[in-house]
Amino acid sequence: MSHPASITPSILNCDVAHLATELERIANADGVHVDVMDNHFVPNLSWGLPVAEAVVRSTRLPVDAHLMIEAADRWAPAYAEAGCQVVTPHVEATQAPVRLARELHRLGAQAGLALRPATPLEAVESVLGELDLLLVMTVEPGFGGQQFIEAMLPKIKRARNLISEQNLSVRLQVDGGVSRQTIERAAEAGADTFVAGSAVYRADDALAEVQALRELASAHQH
Ligand SMILES: O=C(CO)[C@H](O)[C@H](O)COP(=O)(O)O
Ligand SMILES: [Co+2]
Repeated sequence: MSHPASITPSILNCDVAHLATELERIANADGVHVDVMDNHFVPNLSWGLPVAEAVVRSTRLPVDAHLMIEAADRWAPAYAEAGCQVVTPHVEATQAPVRLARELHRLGAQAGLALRPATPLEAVESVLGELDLLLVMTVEPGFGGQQFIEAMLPKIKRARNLISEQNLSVRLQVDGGVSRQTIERAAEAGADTFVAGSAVYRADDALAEVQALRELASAHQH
């Protein structure tokens, strides 16, 4: 069974000079998605722990930290300590995903795990039971504003089947190119948690966009 559709806007391309105001624009969202990039795991540098801490302090919404960084085992626990509700390192960047998930739980956070588009689901199959959230990337990680990779839809379906077969309640998140044009197909395929950056922040009325995305997703969930 899917969870009710959650919309977690990415602040990657918001106006960081006005962080508090930008967070108010999405006050009706289900969470805030903070993209951490280190210019090694991905060819881009965004921000790290101090900004994640500032976001946690500046919103009542739960914060999910998407860690596009190497040495995830070394750095991810600090994001749990900073008050992020969900911490999502990449499976390609952790040497010990189970130990890391357990460490995140011990620190009071939920444990996520993300897959690049080219990484097969087999990479997480045996550790799904340790997770609260699985993130199937629908763009190559590194930049906002990219086009949704349609070829990820069968992977989302298979991920949903794996979660059901193992009788788990892991959230299935999609991230990258999610908009009114793509969210229905992602929901249909089995995603229940939707990151949308440019679709939300480029809208004149971000609150209305969040609500529209949630309604479209809910209408297409199984
Ligand atoms: O992880 C990410 C990029 O690596 C971002 O979360 C994602 O790109 C969101 O932006 P958009 O909705 O504009 O694609
Ligand atoms: Co992201």
